[in-house]
Amino acid sequence: MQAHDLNFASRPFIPAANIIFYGGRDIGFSPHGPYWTKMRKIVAMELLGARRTKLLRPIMEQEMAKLVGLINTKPTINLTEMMLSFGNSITCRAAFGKIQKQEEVFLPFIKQFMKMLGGFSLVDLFPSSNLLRLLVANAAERKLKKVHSAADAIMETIINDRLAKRSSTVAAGGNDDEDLLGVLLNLKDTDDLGFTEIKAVILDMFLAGSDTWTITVEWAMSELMKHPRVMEKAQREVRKVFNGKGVVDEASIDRLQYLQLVLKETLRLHPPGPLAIPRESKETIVVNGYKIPAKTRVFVNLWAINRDPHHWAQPEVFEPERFLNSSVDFRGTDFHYLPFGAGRRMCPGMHYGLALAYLSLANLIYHFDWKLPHQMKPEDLDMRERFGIEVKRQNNLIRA
Ligand code: HEM
Repeated sequence: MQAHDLNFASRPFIPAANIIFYGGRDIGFSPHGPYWTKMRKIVAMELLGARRTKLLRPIMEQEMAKLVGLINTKPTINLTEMMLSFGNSITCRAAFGKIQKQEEVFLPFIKQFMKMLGGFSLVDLFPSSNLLRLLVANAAERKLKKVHSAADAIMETIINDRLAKRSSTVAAGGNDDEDLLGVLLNLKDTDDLGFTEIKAVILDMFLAGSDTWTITVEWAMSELMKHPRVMEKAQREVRKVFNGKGVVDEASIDRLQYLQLVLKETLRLHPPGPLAIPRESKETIVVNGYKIPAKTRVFVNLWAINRDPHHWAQPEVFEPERFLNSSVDFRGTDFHYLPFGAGRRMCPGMHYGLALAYLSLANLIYHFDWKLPHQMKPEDLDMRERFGIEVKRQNNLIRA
């Protein structure tokens, strides 16, 4: 990823992704080239940059207050489900500004796409088998196309509604730039973006931008409950920093230094995308004595890299202090710690995802005390993982 990044900067053809993202018109699955360069620049500058993350702060805080209120009123909560819907609400508001009926109907499609994208396809393993394609792929493809066409119709309605309202906003001297859809429509004329590209990018934001950080918060909560010493230390810090305020807001979040270590260690042990997004080699190349032909699909095992015993002492142990006074960071330059990947295709949503994860985690431990059920030992907490494009907990985290 350091020496050969350019040769591996492309993505392979993945049938499911090809259908979902309108034939590679998004950022995550489009091949390396001028189109990807243009779209990546738009996303990094206009949609996920520091300025936009700042503009999204009120949304994050309002949704967080709702979540805290919900946990307060319910005797039993399924934290996994709750975080998932919290993440989707934030993405929905960031993308469309509001959550109304059609936005609500749109969300279950995202769940289905994620499942279809993450499933191992026999056809991908045996690409030359026409029989397999006939038996397996065609049925799956038909199903996915049906789901995609329904999701597409909803996005069309959302866009058309916005276009109708936009003319009056603009006529009244306003700027329609408060959410991602508004920003993309503003770029439509100057950057030559079509509606297909806008829809593909919005899907990217939903598929890459919700589950990733909510899964991270869930794993962090699991590790904190498994390690009461760490929980106590993190909780003491957050309560000290925010005690005068009564709420956790973005303004002082940077002062939570121990919580930053907790998040770093969580991302080391539980990178939400353990195999990143597959890459493809452009030219034949020899790496460490292995010949990798052109157009080979390559997976980078971030999960294994983050636990490599050559670089990490007691790699399986959750120990946030290992990052104390250490310069090791997730910015893609320390090649033994890569939760966000590295190089040209590295995650452009890192700052946005981290801001949301910090805020959520700080709120959850500031407002509530979390303990294991009576008589349950920390070592008995189920930490098994569920296979998919993202690695979630196998069983939901429930507070009874
Ligand atoms: C904890 C949070 C997150 C983690 C750990 C994470 C991790 C990753 C990883 C490992 C990749 C693949 C990088 C590679 O191929 O080397 C990736 C790509 C990507 N991520 Fe994230 N991500 C997170 C949050 C987000 C958010 C919040 C967004 C958007 C709202 C986002 C958007 C993307 C996009 C668009 C790509 C594809 C980039 C490209 O192909 O050029 N991610 N992410």
